[in-house]
Amino acid sequence: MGKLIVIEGMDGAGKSTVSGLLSKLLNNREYSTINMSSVFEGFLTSAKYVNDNCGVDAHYLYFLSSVKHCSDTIEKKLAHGNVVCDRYIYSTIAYHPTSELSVSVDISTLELVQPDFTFYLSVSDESIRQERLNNRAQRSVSDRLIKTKGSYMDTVEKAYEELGLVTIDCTTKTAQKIAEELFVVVEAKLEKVI
Ligand SMILES: Nc1ncnc2c1ncn2[C@@H]1O[C@H](COP(=O)(O)OP(=O)(O)OP(=O)(O)O)[C@@H](O)[C@H]1O
Ligand SMILES: Cc1cn([C@H]2C[C@H](O)[C@@H](COP(=O)(O)O)O2)c(=O)[nH]c1=O
Repeated sequence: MGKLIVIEGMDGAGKSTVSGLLSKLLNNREYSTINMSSVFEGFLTSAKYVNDNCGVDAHYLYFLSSVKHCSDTIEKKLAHGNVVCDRYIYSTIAYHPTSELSVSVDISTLELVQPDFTFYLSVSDESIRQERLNNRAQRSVSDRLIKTKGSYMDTVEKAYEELGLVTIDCTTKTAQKIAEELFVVVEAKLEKVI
C-alpha cells in the first residue's frame, strides 16, 4: 500500500505546481499526482453549474460527494504506488463555513482514505497571491475573489488555519524550494514502496 500526500491551500497558493515538482522529486514512477478537480470527467462543469444555480448546502454536498469519489480513486491508485493529491476534504471544510450551512454531515461516515502527510501552503501577502492568479488563466469562481478583512476568502483562510495542518509559508520561496522542503519531510518518514 502506497502513501498519500495531500497538498492544501487557497487558490493560487501553488498547490498544483508544488504537487508536480514534489512527485518528480519523489520519483515519477512510484508517484502519481492527482487534482481533486479533475478526478472525474465533468467535475468543473458541474461545480460551476452548482455554484451558479444552487445554494451553499447543495454546493457543500456536491463537493463532499466529489471528495468521496476522489478518495475511492486514490484507494485504487495506492495499491500501485504513492499518491500526491492537490486538494482533499480540508478544502471542502475550509470553503464551506459551518455558519453558512444548514446541513451537517459527519465526515467520518464518508470513510475517506486518510492522508499520511498533509501540507497547507500559505501565502501571507494577498498581493502576491493575486499576482500568481493573474499570471495564469482563471480556473474557478474563487480565483476572482480578493481576500480582505471579513471577506469570504478571509473566512476560508481562517478555517484552514483552524484545521492545524502542517503549514509551509510559500509567500517568497520558489515552488522548487518548497517542493524540496516537503521532499525532505516526506523522505525522512517514508518507507520506500517498490
Ligand atoms: N512559489 C511560487 N512562487 C512564484 N510563483 C508561483 C509559486 N508557486 C506557483 N506559482 C505560480 O503561481 C500560479 C498559481 O500556481 P498554481 O496553479 O500551482 O496554484 P494552485 O494553488 O494550484 O491554484 P488553484 O487552487 O487555483 O488551482 C502559477 O502561474 C504558478 O506558476
Ligand atoms: C474541494 C473544493 C474546492 N472548492 C473550490 C476551490 C477552488 O476555487 C475550486 C477548485 O478548483 P482548483 O483549480 O482545484 O483550485 O473549487 C470548493 O469551493 N469546495 C471544495 O470542497
